Amino acid sequence: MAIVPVSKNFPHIIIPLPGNEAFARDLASAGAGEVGAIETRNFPDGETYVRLASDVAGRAVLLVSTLARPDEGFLRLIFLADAARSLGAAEVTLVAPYLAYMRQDRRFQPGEAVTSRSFARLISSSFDRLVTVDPHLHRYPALSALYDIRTLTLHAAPLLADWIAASITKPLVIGPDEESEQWVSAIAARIGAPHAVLRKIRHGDRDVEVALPDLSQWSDLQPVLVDDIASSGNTLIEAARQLPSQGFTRPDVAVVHGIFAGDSYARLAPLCGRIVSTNSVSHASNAIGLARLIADAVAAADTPGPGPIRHRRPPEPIDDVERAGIDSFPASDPPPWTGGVE
Ligand SMILES: O=P(O)(O)OC[C@H]1O[C@H](OP(=O)(O)OP(=O)(O)O)[C@H](O)[C@@H]1O
Repeated sequence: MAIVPVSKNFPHIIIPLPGNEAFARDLASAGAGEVGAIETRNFPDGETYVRLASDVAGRAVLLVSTLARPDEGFLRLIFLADAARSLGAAEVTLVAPYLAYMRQDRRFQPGEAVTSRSFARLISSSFDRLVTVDPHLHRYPALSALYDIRTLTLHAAPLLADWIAASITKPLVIGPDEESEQWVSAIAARIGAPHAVLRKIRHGDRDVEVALPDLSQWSDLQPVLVDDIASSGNTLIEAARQLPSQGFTRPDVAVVHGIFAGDSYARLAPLCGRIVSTNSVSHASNAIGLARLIADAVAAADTPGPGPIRHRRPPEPIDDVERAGIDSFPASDPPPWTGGVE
């Protein structure tokens, strides 16, 4: 089967992993580049076959793959990144609107794997750059503490704030735990609303306890729970269960990453008004698009400098790919994306 030639006039070629086609089209519509294609299937023994069906030689590639349920497609992702590099891509960027493995960021029990570090090491070995939105940075100050490639960390709080301002007349912005203070305070300031933060104690993967401070002064306002991730949903469920005890109506919910594992959405919905999420993870609650945010940030960060595109490390010489004109990216040379928009 022929490789499809692509125009050299677009800045990037955007290649979606399976399930990310709509997001890739949105990125293209937002001006990030043009969409390319892959072919992938499983061999009878379960191993993964991948083929880049677009010509990536000399191109800056954006591989688009949200990383909810990351274990299912991880090898495919790595194989594609390595294939793009070996086929002469000038640069390979992972666009992961949701970044996985950010929560096991330390050894909570003796013997546990610190998967945040391991995952970062694996991604860093195959990609030149990483673009993501609101990674769950709890005990790390920035992605650069984990990833040794260039990273661009974007924030959805302004988009959530704009949705709240457009949809709720008198909102009270509520975060379910101290960690959410950063988002709820930014959102509340942007829309001129009050905010409050609850107290959460996590007992296990699915076992959380949420306590309310005295919020009765705001009981005439419409509560809107804001969080970065809804996974088991139990944080939001516990928060939503508590609010009526202080005279509140059912809360609305706005989350960045709506994973909503298992039956969590069905358990949460009866306790809430509207539930919205960004499209970092494809879900029925998606109401806030991230493609424009990502496309604009990539364009801004890609301000071209003189000379050829520089790699963090030289691509490996595989096959018959010509590599003339591509130089290496010395570790001492500050890369243009360092720190990004952390
Ligand atoms: O839907 P759930 O399964 O309740 O998970 C979502 C919650 O978990 C995360 O915080 P977490 O309690 O894990 O805090 P930490 O990892 O930053 O300690 C996240 O910020 C949400 O509040």
